[in-house]
Amino acid sequence: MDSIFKSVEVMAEAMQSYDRLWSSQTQHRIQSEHKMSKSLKRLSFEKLEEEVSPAKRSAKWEDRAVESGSVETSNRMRVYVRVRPLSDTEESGGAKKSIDVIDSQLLVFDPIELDDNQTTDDQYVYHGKRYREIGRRPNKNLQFVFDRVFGDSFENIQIYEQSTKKFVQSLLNGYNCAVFAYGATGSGKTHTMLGSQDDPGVIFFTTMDLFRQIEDKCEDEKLELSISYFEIYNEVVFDLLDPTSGKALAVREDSRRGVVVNNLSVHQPKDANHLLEMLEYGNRNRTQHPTDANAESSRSHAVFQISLKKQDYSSTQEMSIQISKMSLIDLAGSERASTAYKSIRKEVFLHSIPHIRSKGLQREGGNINKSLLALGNCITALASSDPKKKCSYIPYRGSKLTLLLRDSLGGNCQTAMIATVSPSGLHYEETHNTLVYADRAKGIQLNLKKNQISVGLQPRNYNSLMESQNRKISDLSEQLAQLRHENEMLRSKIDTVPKNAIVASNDSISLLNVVKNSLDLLFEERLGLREKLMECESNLKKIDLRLLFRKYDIERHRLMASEEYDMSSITKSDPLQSLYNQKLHFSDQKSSLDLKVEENESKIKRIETDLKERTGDDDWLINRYFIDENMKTEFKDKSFAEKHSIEIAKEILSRLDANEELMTESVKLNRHSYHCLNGMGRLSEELGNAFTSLLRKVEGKKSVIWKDDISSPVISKRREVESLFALPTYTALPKTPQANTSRALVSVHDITPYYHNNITPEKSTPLMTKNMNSMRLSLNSSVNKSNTKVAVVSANKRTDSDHDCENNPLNDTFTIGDKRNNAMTPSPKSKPSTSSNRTFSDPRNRKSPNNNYRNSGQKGYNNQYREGNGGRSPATYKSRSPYQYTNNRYNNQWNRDSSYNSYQNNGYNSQSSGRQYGRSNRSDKPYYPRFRF
Ligand SMILES: Nc1ncnc2c1ncn2[C@@H]1O[C@H](COP(=O)(O)OP(=O)(O)OP(=O)(O)O)[C@@H](O)[C@H]1O
Repeated sequence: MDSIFKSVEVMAEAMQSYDRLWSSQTQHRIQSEHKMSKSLKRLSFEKLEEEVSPAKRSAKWEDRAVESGSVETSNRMRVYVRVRPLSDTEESGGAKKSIDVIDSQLLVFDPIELDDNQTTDDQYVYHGKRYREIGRRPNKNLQFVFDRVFGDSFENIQIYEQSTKKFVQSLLNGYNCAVFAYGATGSGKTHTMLGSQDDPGVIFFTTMDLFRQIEDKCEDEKLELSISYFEIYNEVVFDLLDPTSGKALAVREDSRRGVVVNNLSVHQPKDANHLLEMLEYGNRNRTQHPTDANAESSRSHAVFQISLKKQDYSSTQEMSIQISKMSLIDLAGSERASTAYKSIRKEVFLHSIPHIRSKGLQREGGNINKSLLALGNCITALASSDPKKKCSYIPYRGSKLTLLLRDSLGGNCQTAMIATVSPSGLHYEETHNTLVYADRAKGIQLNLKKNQISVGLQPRNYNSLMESQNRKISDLSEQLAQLRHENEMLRSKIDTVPKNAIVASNDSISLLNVVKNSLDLLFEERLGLREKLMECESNLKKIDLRLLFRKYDIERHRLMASEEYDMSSITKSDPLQSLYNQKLHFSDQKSSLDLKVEENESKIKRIETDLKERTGDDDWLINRYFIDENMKTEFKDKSFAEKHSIEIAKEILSRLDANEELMTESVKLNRHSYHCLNGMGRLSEELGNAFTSLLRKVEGKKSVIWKDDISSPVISKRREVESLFALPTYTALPKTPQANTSRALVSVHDITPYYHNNITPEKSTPLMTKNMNSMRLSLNSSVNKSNTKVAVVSANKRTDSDHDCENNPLNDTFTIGDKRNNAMTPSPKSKPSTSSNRTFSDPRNRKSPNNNYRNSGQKGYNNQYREGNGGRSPATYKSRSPYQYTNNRYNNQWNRDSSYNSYQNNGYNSQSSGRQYGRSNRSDKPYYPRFRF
């Protein structure tokens, strides 16, 4: 029985909860149906969908596009509406709400409210029929769609994130931007733009964001930020950051910079806090008076401007400068003078405030209205004008405000308007006017373009660039000194460990792995650094090539125009100037990379020396490891050198094309002149001979040039060009240690005491041990196969032209032995072993590809550069490798090695591609690709 009672109780409980659920659901459904029907009736959605949806859809699409980054900028003015919460006075006044925010883009002004009889405010029911109340204003029930509607629950930070944040990135990308708050007095413009200490506004968040982005900028960029802050009060411009002058500033139109305020103070804040202090200071200087609607009403239009200058050095072609400006504007209240000054007039009357003051206040209101009316006129004209027709007249000159906002409104500026409104019916007219204004502004089309110019640096800017570079260098030097100190400390620790403390133990392999890991990291770093360095060198070579071409152009110009090229007339757009600047930039970059490479090499060298001190010089495994790593480096360097050669060749080929065109034109002109003169019988014998010689050359007849005739312009020109193929870093490869193949057994020494002190053992893992063992096994097997002999090759260099002239069948000129049989310059064929003597003893031959750059720094263009650089050498191309050895030796040594053979099989044969882009196997000099010059 008990169990039956219990189950009945449970059933009853279940039924009760089911009932409760059902009734709450029904209630909920009834409520939502009621709400639905109410809002459906109120909004007459069918019509609304027809009218509003296309605009809404397009606005949404644009939002999505901007978010996804597919559209960088919108060419339409963005309009946002912010509805502030009711103030205490408005709430206690009990006036009806004039705004209903429907969703994030739609609001209804003066909505129709239905009462219980389902009639609107202006209707009444009589005998079951609806009648309009005569004398009652019908509800406007106007629907407005904007880019975003912010209801009264939105905070300033949210407004910033959804309206202005994207402009910060645009500013950094070189676009002008403007955000202005428009609305009736007391509607929340100042609250939105400036905010307060506890609730900062859009300007605060913008500046903070901007500084954050500036801090994150990359190394190749230089950003300069400056600000100014002014107000337009009574049609007069005052500097808010320099109020002591008390001067009214003139507004002037500049053909280059647009509309500018004369003598406006410009400040460069140190950091975000400094900037905010300035902003606060400016705000304190702003003109404010109490009005009916706002106890702290701003009676002026305040314009806060941030200018950003961005210099980008990342391109090898040219330096780009972007100058962009962001204006954040808090307009004065847009209201009727009668509304704002009602109580002030009363005060004037009661307290006998001097007549002149009351006049001043009236004039203030009049001027605010004048400028806002002018703004309205501009908005109307812009919204109705066709952006494609440039001639439509916009009355910007109607007021100072519109003149200053000219760029922001219809020009090259991304602009957003934040229209602020009060939801209270007390401000019915002002709110309606604001919404109509804002709605019109939506139609304004903007004309956006990036404010970027590509220029070279002016000499006067060298100082600032030098300063920043010097700062970087001193930072790096400090870091270097610190690292050196740390190294010294570590070394002293190492030295305390007895060298004979090496005893075999189980830990040895894993510890060796730890060392290997550190070395792996260092070698990886070396690969990256060398690549960067070679890229830098490659850029410098390309610049040298362009400078050389430019030199030829200038020479041609001199020959053609019979006048000297005026170097003093070089402008910033002259390619020569731009090339110098790039050279300066890359030279500095190279110096800092040189230091890093040197540091990395010395670290590797130190570990290598320490290891060898403890394991002996002939430890095959360790030697082998270093050889492999060096080989990897060389392989990568080789690939880069090849890429560089191709790029240089491309530049030369494009020059060749241009020369070809020029030649054809010249030949035509010569022929014409020759026939004219000949026809007239005025051809002199000298001219006739010159023409015949030219004809021979055109026909391709070859003339003889002695190969050691270094005074020959053909040889010297060729050398100049050839030297650009070689990269200094590539030609000074690190030394690969020799593998001792005579040792059959691989011994692993215990280095426990030393490494226990210095490296954390946790880093070693069984996997690493396994790797090390497998590496050892594979190397062992390759040792058995190989029979390495080290070939000793002279480290001395031959001159570049020797080899090239002997082998290049495409040359226009033949190079024949030593014309004068000079003892200092013997033929390499007859005396190969002394070729080095010739190279180093003959002063004419000292200009090898590697020191070519350094030598050329003594005169000509480089002299100019040195002057600009304060006499500093542009780049010290001396080899920084701690191991001085020759590449050829390396090749010979590894030619027989099995793993090197695999490279050969993959098409990197030292005889084929190695000879093409790297070095010849026969001598130590670089071998260059053959091209017709
Ligand atoms: N979104 C909001 N949330 C809370 N308070 C607000 C908001 N907007 C405005 N207020 C308050 O309303 C009052 C008037 O605002 P504010 O001074 O920003 O108006 P305004 O449009 O700048 O007026 P004026 O043109 O006269 O300078 C201030 O006390 C402000 O704190």
